[in-house]
Amino acid sequence: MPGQQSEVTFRFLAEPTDVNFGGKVHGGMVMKWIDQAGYACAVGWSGAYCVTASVSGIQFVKPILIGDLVTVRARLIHTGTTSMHLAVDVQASDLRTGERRLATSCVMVFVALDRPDGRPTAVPTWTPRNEEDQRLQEHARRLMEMSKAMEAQVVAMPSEPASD
Ligand SMILES: CC(=O)SCCNC(=O)CCNC(=O)[C@H](O)C(C)(C)COP(=O)(O)OP(=O)(O)OC[C@H]1O[C@@H](n2cnc3c(N)ncnc32)[C@H](O)[C@@H]1OP(=O)(O)O
Repeated sequence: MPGQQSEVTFRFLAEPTDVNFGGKVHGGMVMKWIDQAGYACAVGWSGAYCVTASVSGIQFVKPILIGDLVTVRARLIHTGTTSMHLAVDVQASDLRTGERRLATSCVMVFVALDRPDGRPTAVPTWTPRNEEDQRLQEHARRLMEMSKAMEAQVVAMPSEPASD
């Protein structure tokens, strides 16, 4: 039901097909998992089809190895009118030792649409439930300001068409 579930967690094993030539899970695969968990969280909250609008501050802190138990958690930290800001983190656990480490984290913005090729549509408002939520919401607001400044810089960056 929209406006009820503000958090989604995926858990699975890192498989041999996920790794790069050095034997570690490649960044593109981790980004795919992040996008999927974020999408599930945003759709669950809004009850609408959602698109990824931005991914900020992605950090690959520690590698993920084949056989690690991967936990991807996406949680809502701010809602605008049609946008949902999510903190996403990826933890990897060595099942043999129980050692658990933060592998990747980022903040994503999803926008709800009234239909897959439609226009942005309003989402239920999320309200912080405790002090940690309030801190995360502040963080999301600050990131939003920084992203706007960065977006202007990226748009202003000179670029030449790629050569064939
Ligand atoms: C499921 C998938 O992975 S989809 C694949 C990847 N994603 C896409 O293809 C999305 C491509 N982008 C788009 O379609 C459009 O830019 C949209 C739908 C994200 C926004 O459309 P716009 O016409 O700019 O809408 P509008 O200006 O009304 O803004 C709507 C909301 O998006 C937010 N928004 C727009 N661009 C961005 C951005 N780059 N970063 C963060 N938020 C953004 C706005 O702040 C606004 O939020 P609010 O309603 O809470 O205030």
